[in-house]
Amino acid sequence: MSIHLNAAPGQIAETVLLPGDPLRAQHIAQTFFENPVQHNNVRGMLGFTGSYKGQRVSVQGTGMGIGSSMIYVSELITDYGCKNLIRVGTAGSYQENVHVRDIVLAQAASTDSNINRIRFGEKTFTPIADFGLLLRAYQIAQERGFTTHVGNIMSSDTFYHDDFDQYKIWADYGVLAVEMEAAGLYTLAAKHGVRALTILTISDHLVTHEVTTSEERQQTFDQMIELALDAALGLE
Ligand SMILES: O=P(O)(O)O[C@H]1O[C@H](CO)[C@@H](O)[C@H]1O
Ligand SMILES: O=c1cc[nH]c(=O)[nH]1
Repeated sequence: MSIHLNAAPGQIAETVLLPGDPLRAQHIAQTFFENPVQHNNVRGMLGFTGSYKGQRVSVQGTGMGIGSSMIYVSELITDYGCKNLIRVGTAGSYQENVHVRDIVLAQAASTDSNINRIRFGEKTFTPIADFGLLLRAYQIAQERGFTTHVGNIMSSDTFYHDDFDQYKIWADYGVLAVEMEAAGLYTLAAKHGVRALTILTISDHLVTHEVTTSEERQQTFDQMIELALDAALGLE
């Protein structure tokens, strides 16, 4: 047990998928896991452990934002020994050529959060993905014909900005899309020497204002989950 997870010691697998939404965690477990068992219900932040193609795997909701997600990621690593952490989430596109339903593999995560100012002061730490996991996910996505973009993303502390157009400074520097957790995940993974990757499905578009329907989000989201699960197969 940890402060925010009531799983028994050893009940969570070394590989954990991390959606923001706890109900998506339930959907993932019910759809993809064999013999799923709920390992957490504290605060309704559902988590499940089962197996996928013979390998033990868990899924844990993290809530929205760096603050909430870092609580779960910290406890998964330090209290449960988790070693392969794969965020699976939605994102808003910053670039015309990154379309809704496309997949983004977050090679690095820029942020407007203070998390690394607290750690590093005025120096700049760059939160990056595990290269091995990134490469596996990219190769599988290519084999499956998914439209996939690899690059820098933005982990924002704010969903509703006073100035909508503030995103353009990031877009001008090639940042692909915005979400709200990856920079915290990558920072903790670096600190503890574990693997982390963020895989995103574009759910809406800041340039064209296109949005996906809930049915489309479900279908493309499921493709991303299978990609994440297959990328983690065989990892120690
Ligand atoms: O779909 P999830 O994983 O929740 O991710 C995105 O969606 C939420 C905002 O709507 C934020 O958590 C953002 O990162
Ligand atoms: O954080 C997020 C997630 C999806 N879409 C956005 O615009 N922002």
